[in-house]
Amino acid sequence: MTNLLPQIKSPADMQKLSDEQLQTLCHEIRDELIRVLTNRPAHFASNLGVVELCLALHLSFDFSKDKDRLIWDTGHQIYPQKLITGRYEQFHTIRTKGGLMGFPHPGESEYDLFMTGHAGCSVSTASGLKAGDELMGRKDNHAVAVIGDGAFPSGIVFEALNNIGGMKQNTLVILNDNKMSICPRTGGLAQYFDQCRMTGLYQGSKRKLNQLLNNIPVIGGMAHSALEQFRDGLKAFFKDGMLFEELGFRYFGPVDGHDLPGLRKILRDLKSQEGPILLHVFTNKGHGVPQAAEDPVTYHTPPVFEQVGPNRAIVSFKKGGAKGYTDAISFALHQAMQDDPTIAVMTAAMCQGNKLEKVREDFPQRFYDVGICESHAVAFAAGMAKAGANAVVDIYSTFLQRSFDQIFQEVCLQNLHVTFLMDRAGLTGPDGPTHHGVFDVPYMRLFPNMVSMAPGDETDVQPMLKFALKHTGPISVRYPKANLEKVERTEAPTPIELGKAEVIDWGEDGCFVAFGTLLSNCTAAAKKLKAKGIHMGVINARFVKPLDKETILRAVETLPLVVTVEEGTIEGGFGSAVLEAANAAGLDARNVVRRGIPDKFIEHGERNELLADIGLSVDALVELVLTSRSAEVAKCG
Ligand SMILES: Cc1ncc(C[n+]2csc(CCOP(=O)(O)OP(=O)(O)O)c2C)c(N)n1
Ligand SMILES: CC(=O)[C@@H](O)[C@H](O)COP(=O)(O)O
Ligand SMILES: [Mg+2]
Repeated sequence: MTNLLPQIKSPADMQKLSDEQLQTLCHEIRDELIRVLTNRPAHFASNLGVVELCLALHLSFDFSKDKDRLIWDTGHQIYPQKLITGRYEQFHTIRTKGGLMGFPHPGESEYDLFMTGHAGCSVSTASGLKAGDELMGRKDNHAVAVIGDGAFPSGIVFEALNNIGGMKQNTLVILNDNKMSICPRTGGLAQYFDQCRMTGLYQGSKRKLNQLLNNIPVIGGMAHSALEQFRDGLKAFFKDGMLFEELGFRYFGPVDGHDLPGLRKILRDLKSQEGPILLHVFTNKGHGVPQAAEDPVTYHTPPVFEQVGPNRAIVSFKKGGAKGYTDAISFALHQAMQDDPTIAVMTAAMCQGNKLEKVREDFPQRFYDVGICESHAVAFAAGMAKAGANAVVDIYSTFLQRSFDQIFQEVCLQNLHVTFLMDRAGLTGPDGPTHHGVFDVPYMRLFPNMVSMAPGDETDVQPMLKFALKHTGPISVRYPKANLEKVERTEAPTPIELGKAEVIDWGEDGCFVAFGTLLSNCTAAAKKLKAKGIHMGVINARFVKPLDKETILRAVETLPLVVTVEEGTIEGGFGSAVLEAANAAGLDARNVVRRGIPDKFIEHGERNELLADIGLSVDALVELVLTSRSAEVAKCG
């Protein structure tokens, strides 16, 4: 039964609550998070872990419009903030079309400053906000970035720390250390953070040391430098926080991130400190729900809960859906790795999402989880390729945007054989605009040497991966977060051949040319049109680069209507490639109609709902053909 939470319309309403009531509020927030998961998949364990931290921050600072600034890195742990900043009533709509977003959204609240979902930029934007506020005369504003230990290794975080340390800027960076990324965190920093975990005794002596250091009076230059040497020596001895101290930050902690009164006290103290500060906070991912705390990987975004028992025990999940393209690719990759010992696979902290657990288990020497460091992953893969390995980079389309320059310089310019598996290429559904993978076709087809493919259906997946692994230069395969489908063919599928499309059916009244798995919508639309006496053919393009000019331009030249269909931006996408080729060949391409993602950011919602909205459902494709034909008839008549 919720009591306090509905009364919290803004963080100011929490100020009057006692410690005990705040504790109750934390319970109510956790119950509300469970309620969401009984309806739909959502980010869960990360949100459970930051409840006390979120309350402590909003109780200690004023993050209302143009006051103090708070950025949650990535933004997947924003739910508690939504609940205490006037969005409780709408909370049940989260991650549904037209409802609240599962990430920060400035359109929803003044407390959400940036719409984010990609990791690593919080420290930079918090620092920029601080600099901007100072420039605009709001010198007393505080700037706070909360960043997880998974996001922390991102290169850009160190660019920001370097800059802030150099500027000696008043910025508070809170490292939310729960020992987890989505999967267990990896790398040297993870080991370093572990070193910072100490016994209570050690913490006690460290606290005394900090007090001592801060209380030593500084008299003149000599005394100051002696103090600094003393401080440096002791810090080196105690080790924790040294990395940050060297970068110009004062390191505080580690502190217990579930001790709300303790957090409030330290935040109040830190508020009056000058200069860059790093506060190291320990939290448990999944705190308050036993299974989530024990298995934070599954509970990062768990399936919908079917039954929840007493004490928040998750008794069962609702049955999962069918197999998806990710399953098919990872299965094919695992098979290929059995035959070819030179194949090595890179993931940027998405082992679970990429379904690479079996690869990690069976080929640990050839599996690299480099952390949330997509640019590094690509440059690293380039190095491996140069050394002769068969390097595979398996990254979500949207996150691969981080590697644009490495794809250009380290891979394409060197013409190295790196295979890019671009997962989640297309509309990713409830995650929304930060996660839709809709820009990769233009950026991949930009670079000389790159070969760019998309399977039309399940049948294409394994042969396409085989083809990619045997290729000798940069090559990419894009596929969506969608269930596997097989389109009906009257003849056996043609083998994958560089720059060759597959003609599934050659129409008389026009044809659909699909790049990617919307092929199934095209075949379904063609079937419906056939029932109306209209013969639309279907071509499975397979390649955008090199484009099968022979086949596709023949369609442009000879058919009254050619509809290009893709789950990527219309601007610069597959359809644009067709128009460019037609133009270069001197063809009249006014019969080409392009369907894809229009030039706007697409909101969150179920993939099929979103596809229908933008004219990519089966019915919308049928409608498009019918209207194009009647417009043509009207013109001729
Ligand atoms: C650039 C980028 N790469 C990958 C991801 C996918 N991702 C989202 S949350 C997450 C783990 C983040 O771990 P951490 O920052 O420690 O937060 P926690 O979930 O542990 O609270 C990952 C890998 C992302 N959002 N952005
Ligand atoms: C916050 C984040 O970036 C990930 O948790 C992402 O939402 C995962 O997406 P999938 O659920 O498609 O793996
Ligand atoms: Mg973490």
